[in-house]
Amino acid sequence: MSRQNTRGGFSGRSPLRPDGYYSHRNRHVGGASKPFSNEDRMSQGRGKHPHHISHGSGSKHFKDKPTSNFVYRPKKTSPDVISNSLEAEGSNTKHPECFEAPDSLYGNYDLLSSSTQSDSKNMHPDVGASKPLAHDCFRTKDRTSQGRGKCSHHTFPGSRSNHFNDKPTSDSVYRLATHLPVVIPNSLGADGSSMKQPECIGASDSKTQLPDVSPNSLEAGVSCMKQPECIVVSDLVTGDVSHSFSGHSDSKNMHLDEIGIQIGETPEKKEEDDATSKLNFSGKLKVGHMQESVPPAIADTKDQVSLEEGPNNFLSIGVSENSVQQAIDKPFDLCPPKKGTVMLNPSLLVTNRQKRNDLKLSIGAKSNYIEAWYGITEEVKIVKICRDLGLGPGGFYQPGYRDGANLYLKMMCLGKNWDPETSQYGTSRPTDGAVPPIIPVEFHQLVGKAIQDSRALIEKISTGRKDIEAELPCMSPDICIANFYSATGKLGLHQDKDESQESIDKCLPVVSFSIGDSAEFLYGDLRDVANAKKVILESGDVLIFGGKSRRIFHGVEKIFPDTAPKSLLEETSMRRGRLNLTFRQY
Ligand SMILES: O=C(O)CCC(=O)C(=O)O
Ligand SMILES: [Fe+2]
Repeated sequence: MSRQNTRGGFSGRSPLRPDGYYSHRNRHVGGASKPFSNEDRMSQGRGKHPHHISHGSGSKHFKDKPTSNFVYRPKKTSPDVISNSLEAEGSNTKHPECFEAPDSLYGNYDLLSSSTQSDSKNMHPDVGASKPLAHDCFRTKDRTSQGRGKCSHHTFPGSRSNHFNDKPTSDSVYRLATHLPVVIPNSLGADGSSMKQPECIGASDSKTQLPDVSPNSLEAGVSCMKQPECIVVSDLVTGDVSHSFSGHSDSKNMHLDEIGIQIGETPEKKEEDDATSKLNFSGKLKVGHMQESVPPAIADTKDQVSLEEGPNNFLSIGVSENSVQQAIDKPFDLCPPKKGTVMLNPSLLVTNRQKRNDLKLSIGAKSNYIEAWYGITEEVKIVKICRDLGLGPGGFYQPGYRDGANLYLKMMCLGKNWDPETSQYGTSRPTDGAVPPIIPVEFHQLVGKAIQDSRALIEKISTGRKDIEAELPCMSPDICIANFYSATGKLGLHQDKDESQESIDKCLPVVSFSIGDSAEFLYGDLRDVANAKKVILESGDVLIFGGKSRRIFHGVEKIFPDTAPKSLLEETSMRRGRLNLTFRQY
């Protein structure tokens, strides 16, 4: 039997320790056999995540529950839509101290220049009320365990979480949507689809520490840059801000069968760069139930060789090859040249898009469609930038471990390198000495916009609440970790906590962009997959977890193949799969 590994990885070789814990070196794929020790810095870092519930989990030591109260999901058809809506609402004048950045940072990029309209009326009904938060930001004493990507679904003695004074909670999740409604909780519960979720749960906590947003925070980025067009989503719930945030998720038990479905699937091996030749694959995708699992044709077997059912019905995936060096030798092309792919004409693209929407509509009783926060134009640019950077020094590679375990994704770090071996950030990549490319200014802009929009939303729905800095601190990213998930990619539950102690203590947000195929994103107070809440992140979605939710456990349970916007694929030749960018401030 093998076990799901850490941060998106799964291992068929994860040793079960005598005490019932798994080595956290077995974090994604092909886990190591090194027994875990409290001194092991690899423990539960980014991507490490055996999906079994721990005994003596660190969380049990929490005095307070961790919160995901600040998982924001701003959405809009395009940045300008938000701008216009904000101007009308006047919300963008609420935080003049935010987003002030050198004009030069804006350069001549136009990612945020498009003009659109915002329809905040379509916000989730649950948005609008606040729920008292129980605790302040975490103050970690042990930065080594349970870091980014390392996400054993159990905790280890001595893990970082053991030292938490507070326990994050997933009671509140904001899901800012504009233009179109987001999925309404309960609308998907009947069929067990993963769309059902606590869309708009919010909370405030007067006890939350006010982050010290110093001018220096702007030096590395523009996350708090001045953007007069910032958004305010009005009429979130027909203008009623008294709605109670829903802290409940009926999706907790969703997809439990999916795990079993995937067990035993052993996709045939394929070449990395032939994915686009199958762009027209029409898998029997069911958003709610991935009955078809991953078609052999699109499986990336570099990441998946052996699947076995692990404890608590979680998967482990063994890897038969250590592709680290191989990947380095052969750059991972996010957008490989097409080989005989039939191009879709615009009208057909529209049709396909509509079909996808219809699929969701058929699932959700309320017929809601999740609108992307940024538009296809931005997505295309992001992909192209990532593709170019990914082919150069420090570009995409197959991260892995000394023992041969591979992460269940391709990765590229910008700004600083995150080393899966040590769960630490550095100036270069140990595997090849490459220095990470800098974070493009366009990305800084988008991050700043996302934070600004989210803050505007918080203020909008949090009448009387002044502590916006505690709710969602400004952040100037100096780290961007780009992950590319193939159809079989995963990322186990983990906490992002390899950033500096100061960053963690200030609860500076992690801003996550999703592009390409949709993904089932798990999050929760604990490393508990079975009880984790779920949200489908689609292309164009932005998810932010900061403030008291900074330490939520989160991960990617699955990728929904063939769900990427066709227009995106058309314009970029992006591989099948999902590109995720997470921005942090060290
Ligand atoms: O892909 C995602 O949505 C999450 C990525 C993540 O959690 C990470 O890179 O630490
Ligand atoms: Fe993460």
